[in-house]
Amino acid sequence: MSSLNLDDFTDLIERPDGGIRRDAEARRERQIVPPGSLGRLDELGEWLAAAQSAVPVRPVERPRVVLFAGDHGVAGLGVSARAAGSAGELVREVLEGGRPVSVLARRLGVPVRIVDMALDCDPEAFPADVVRHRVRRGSGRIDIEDALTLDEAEAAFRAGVAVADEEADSGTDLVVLGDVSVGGTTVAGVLVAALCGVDASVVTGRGGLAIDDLAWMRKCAAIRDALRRARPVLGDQLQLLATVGGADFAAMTGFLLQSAVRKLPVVLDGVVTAACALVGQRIAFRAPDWWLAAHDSGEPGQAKALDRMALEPLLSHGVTVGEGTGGLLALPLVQAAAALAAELPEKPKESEEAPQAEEAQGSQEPGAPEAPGAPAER
Ligand SMILES: O=C(O)c1ccc[n+]([C@@H]2O[C@H](COP(=O)([O-])O)[C@@H](O)[C@H]2O)c1
Ligand SMILES: Cc1cc2nc[nH]c2cc1C
Repeated sequence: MSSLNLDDFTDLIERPDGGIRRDAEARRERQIVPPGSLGRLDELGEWLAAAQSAVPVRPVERPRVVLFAGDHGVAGLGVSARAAGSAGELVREVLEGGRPVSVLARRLGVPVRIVDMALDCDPEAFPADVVRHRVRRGSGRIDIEDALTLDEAEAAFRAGVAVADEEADSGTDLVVLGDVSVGGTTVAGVLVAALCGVDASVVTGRGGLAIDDLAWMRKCAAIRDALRRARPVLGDQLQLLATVGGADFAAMTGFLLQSAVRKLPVVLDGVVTAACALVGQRIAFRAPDWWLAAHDSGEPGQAKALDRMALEPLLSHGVTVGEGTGGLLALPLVQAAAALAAELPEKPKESEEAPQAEEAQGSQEPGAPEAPGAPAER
């Protein structure tokens, strides 16, 4: 296996096509309702057109939810309202169709793919395609030990790259990225605080099932301790993911970067995907152009990370369950934006010329030639 050079991503990732974006804006100006009157759907349609390199923008027809799953040793500290090592149960429920993301995905007709990177359960419990990429059973307790060895971090990152390639190769045209990770909001808080240079208290939220004040204090202390371990390795993102991340985080970072290489737009869900995106931005500064922040999940670390990437969440509806749920709720808006950009009719030529004729009239002597409505040219 050749050694992984993260710097390569800087060159491999291009910006979405600026010329196409201007074409999309120009097309939008010709449509029957004024640009801006569709609010954020206007910029959303133009962003998607640029990402696809297509005007008119194509409909999003083959979206997919991709969830990376893992347990985190730090959950054993009582920083999560879920039992340490219980992410596998959530994965089983997602697969059985009983989680919120399963319900919405069914309703929207979107397939859900789950990738087990480090669940702390018997791998036999799941289909082979779910566990294929697992690098270990649970990631380490990051307040006192590394989450992963450097080799494991590299294997996990490569798995994420491979999954992005599989999705791009199979014709997926948009990914909603999410996580199933008990203890994940603590890990995400560490990465965001480390990369933004803020204290633990700034990024410590209440997690998946809201924790009480005592648990919040334990979470804050765990983030503070892990931050001490993160600081010496801040300049090396793979080492950072090995030290205070986890296998699911390393995989999502690889997934996000390779999706940008492949020009596959990705909708981010909550604080975990935002933290991975932030690590990805450190590796390749153009990459966030390919990502859309679906919603504000309320975790303070998410807001901090999105702000750093200049990504503005589309929705704010208080969805904190994770698992891609908030991200999936943004999909109908993306599809609406694409449909409006492609299908709203253009203004008829006449009404396009009328304002010009009026302007010309105002600045000219009365009796100037060309009555309104007269053909300006032939
Ligand atoms: O999306 C978020 O920002 C978010 C906020 C709180 C919780 N979650 C989900 O809840 C799980 C982790 O919660 P916790 O409290 O164990 O760190 C994980 O599956 C996340 O996707 C997600
Ligand atoms: C308008 C817009 C700008 C962006 N920049 C990076 N991701 C983005 C997503 C959208 C939708």
